[in-house]
Amino acid sequence: MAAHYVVRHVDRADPAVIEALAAAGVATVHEAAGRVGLLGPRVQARQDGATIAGSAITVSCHPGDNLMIHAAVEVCAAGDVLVVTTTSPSTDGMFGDLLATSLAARGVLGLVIDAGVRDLASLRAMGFPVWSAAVHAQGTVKASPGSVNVPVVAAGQLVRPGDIVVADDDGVVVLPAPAGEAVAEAAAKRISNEEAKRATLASGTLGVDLYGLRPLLRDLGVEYVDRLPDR
Ligand SMILES: O=C([O-])CC(=O)C(=O)O
Ligand SMILES: [Mg+2]
Repeated sequence: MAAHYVVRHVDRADPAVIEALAAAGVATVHEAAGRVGLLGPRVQARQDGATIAGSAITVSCHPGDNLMIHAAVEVCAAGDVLVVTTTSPSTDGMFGDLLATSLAARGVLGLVIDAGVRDLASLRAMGFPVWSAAVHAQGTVKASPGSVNVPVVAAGQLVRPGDIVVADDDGVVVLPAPAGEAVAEAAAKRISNEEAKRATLASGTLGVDLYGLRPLLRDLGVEYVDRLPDR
């Protein structure tokens, strides 16, 4: 029989680094990290305007079974983000406002789940943000073993316990905790660089000029004409 574990200890990143990454947001963190770390786009924000960053508590569940989410609550600490996967694809609504209430009581910032959630109106009303692959009222059982705080793959992305998870309206990105500081520095540079670009673009300067793209377009054989030539 396969071994199943609930691992209690997680090495978490420096809260100041996590806070800096939250302020940068998903797109900037993903770019600053070298265009890595994104969960696939099926895991979407289920509310508007929530940004969180925290340490991953990972959960591997049997599809249609939320037993291990219940087991995970106890090992969560304030500032964590629960990341739930199933061992084969499932869209069942294995998480709702009762589990969210339990997690919120421990200071968990939000849920990332490569499966379904339900009770969406209540989750929104209570301000517990979720990123999920589906919204589906389908009920689940508590019957099968799984693991907490083992490496998992969520929407194509490896997530290890203690990874830094950043989630906002654009989706979810994860980073190994030791990479956090360097990525936060690179993100800060990108943010000030983008501020300058934003001001230039707002003044009407074109991207093709700002980025020097005219020679590239020419070299690629892109011709400017007033009308489409007869062929
Ligand atoms: O209880 C469940 O199975 C999931 C749910 O709806 C909740 O957490 O509120
Ligand atoms: Mg419910």
